[in-house]
Amino acid sequence: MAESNFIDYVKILCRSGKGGAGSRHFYRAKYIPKGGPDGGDGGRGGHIILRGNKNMWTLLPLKYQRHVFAGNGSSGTGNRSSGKDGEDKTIEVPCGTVVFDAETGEFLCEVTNDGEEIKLLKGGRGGLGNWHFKSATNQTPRYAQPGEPAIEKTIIMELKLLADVGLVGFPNAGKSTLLSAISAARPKIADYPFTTMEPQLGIVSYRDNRSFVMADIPGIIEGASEGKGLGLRFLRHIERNAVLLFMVPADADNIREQYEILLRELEQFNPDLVDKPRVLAISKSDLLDDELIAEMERELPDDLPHVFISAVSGMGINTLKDMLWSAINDESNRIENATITHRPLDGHHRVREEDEFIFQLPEDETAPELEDDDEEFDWDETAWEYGDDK
Ligand SMILES: Nc1nc2c(ncn2[C@@H]2O[C@H](COP(=O)(O)OP(=O)(O)OP(=O)(O)O)[C@@H](O)[C@H]2O)c(=O)[nH]1
Ligand SMILES: [Mg+2]
Repeated sequence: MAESNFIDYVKILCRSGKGGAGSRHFYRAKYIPKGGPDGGDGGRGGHIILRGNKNMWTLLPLKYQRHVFAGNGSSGTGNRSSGKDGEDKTIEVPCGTVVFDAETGEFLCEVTNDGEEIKLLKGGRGGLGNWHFKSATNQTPRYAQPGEPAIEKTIIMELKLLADVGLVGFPNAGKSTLLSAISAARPKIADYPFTTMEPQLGIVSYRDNRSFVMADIPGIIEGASEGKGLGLRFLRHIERNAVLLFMVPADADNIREQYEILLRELEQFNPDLVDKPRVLAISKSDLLDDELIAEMERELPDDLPHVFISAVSGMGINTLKDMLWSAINDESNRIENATITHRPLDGHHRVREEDEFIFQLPEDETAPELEDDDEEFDWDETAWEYGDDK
């Protein structure tokens, strides 16, 4: 199978830097053999930061990134010199990236806007040098704090496409054919189900140099909410779409029934999806004559805007674009109002076996172990009152 350039799912091991140790140094100079404690503080460990980047469209650049480690803070030294902070590591991600804890499935954060920065893992604080611990009863503290440990977490990042229109239909309905007819996208088209294995985006140009983005997602079948077919894993891409374009082919036995099955599957995945504006396109209408169209028209629900189209003959395509454009721009359907629900591990966020395979480390590439200082230490928060907790 040709490798897809649409990467909507990556798994990365992240580790912040540990804090540098505080120094237990005593001032020494000629004629001052017993100077006071002057050990400086350790530097802070580097953070792992996520930053939204509107020029990124997929998680592809992160596909081969197995791990991201921030730098450790350096130890403090004499003369109250603080150690250097560890280097922060920033991971650039496309807007609409959702981050989960790979082990627990817990939702961690979502990067929505360009330039938005989220501190995913905080670097360990540097330990305080011994001069902080000088007191009336202890003039020569031989004690300094170690740095705070690093934090390690394996994360899963998923991308929610920010398309205006999401295509919903059974396999073979003609979704990809439509996208390739009205945009520059060239998804694979074939006369068998599940041709589309990965979501595809296309920019559809509209009148007066306007445009909107349409997402073609793999076909949905009855029982998808129970994991049949490709399941509903891809439906998360349409959670944000302003408008859902349902597609049922003209040669279906019962168009209305097929439409209702699709709707039910969507509702089971996320009830909010049913509140989105919908348009129904009856595809492959070049197979029908006018008489048949009039007959079928009578059987369709009145409350649902629908149009008979053919990606092959061009029939109904302009009407469809008009309908989509007005639904997208209907003030009451603004994307800001769209609710995004984060469901924890309940099926479609669970790592699939196939994905696990893709993201396994190659044999010769193993991540270095997280060092363990084995240092028993009571992390007394008050001790940092002097410290610089950035
Ligand atoms: N006659 C006719 N055939 C069409 C039309 N649109 C698509 N087809 C045919 O229907 C078949 C399926 O088309 P696709 O675009 O691959 O369907 P899909 O909905 O993307 O299918 P999956 O990716 O499997 O979900 C192909 O053989 C197309 O040539 C149309 O407007 N008229
Ligand atoms: Mg397809």
